[in-house]
Amino acid sequence: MEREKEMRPSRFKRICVFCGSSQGKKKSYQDAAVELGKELVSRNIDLVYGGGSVGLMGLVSQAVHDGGRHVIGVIPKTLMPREITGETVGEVKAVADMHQRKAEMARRSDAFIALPGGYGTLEELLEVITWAQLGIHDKPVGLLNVDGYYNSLLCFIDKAVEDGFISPSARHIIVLAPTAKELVKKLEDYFPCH
Ligand SMILES: CC(C)=CCNc1ncnc2c1ncn2[C@@H]1O[C@H](COP(=O)(O)O)[C@@H](O)[C@H]1O
Repeated sequence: MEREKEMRPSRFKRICVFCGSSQGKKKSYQDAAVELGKELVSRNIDLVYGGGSVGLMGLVSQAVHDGGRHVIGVIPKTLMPREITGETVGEVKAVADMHQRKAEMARRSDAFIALPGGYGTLEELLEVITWAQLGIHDKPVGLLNVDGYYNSLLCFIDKAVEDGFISPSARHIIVLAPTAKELVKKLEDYFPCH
């Protein structure tokens, strides 16, 4: 019983994490990546990510791998040289290009989480939100708003709702929380209603 409680079984087998290939300047971003990795481990969830050991991507994958869960990194052949993305822990799935990578990451996961990141992270996040909006998938999409990093993006999205470019129901596709623990809990409870 005690052991079961400790394991906190999840409805998700694998979660895809999008995050910076840089570490970011605040320690809170790096801590959040490690925290998220540990939270996945505590719920027996495996990781799907973009591969490599650079930036927050390296921190989250190392934490999941260290916790004994399966990690799969999906890397386009052009990014495979170690000097570009570093060493991938766990399994490596080589794909032809960035488009195939995103399709493969999405296909293999039951939910998505974005940590702080740059263009790549934003692009991956917005794509899975768009796909949810179009009904291409019904997997939950979580945004880990560490230290308010995404506040200005969220303001912009509210503006788009206000001005009639995003429907209020589609606004709710994004599941939002400031910590990994709260976010994964919310994703567990989430059912698509848009
Ligand atoms: C030459 C160079 C900048 C290499 C960076 N190396 C990378 N290695 C692995 N995945 C990446 C890389 N750059 C972007 N990505 C993809 O885009 C996201 C990170 O991009 P960004 O740092 O937020 O914008 C990741 O989730 C990943 O799937």
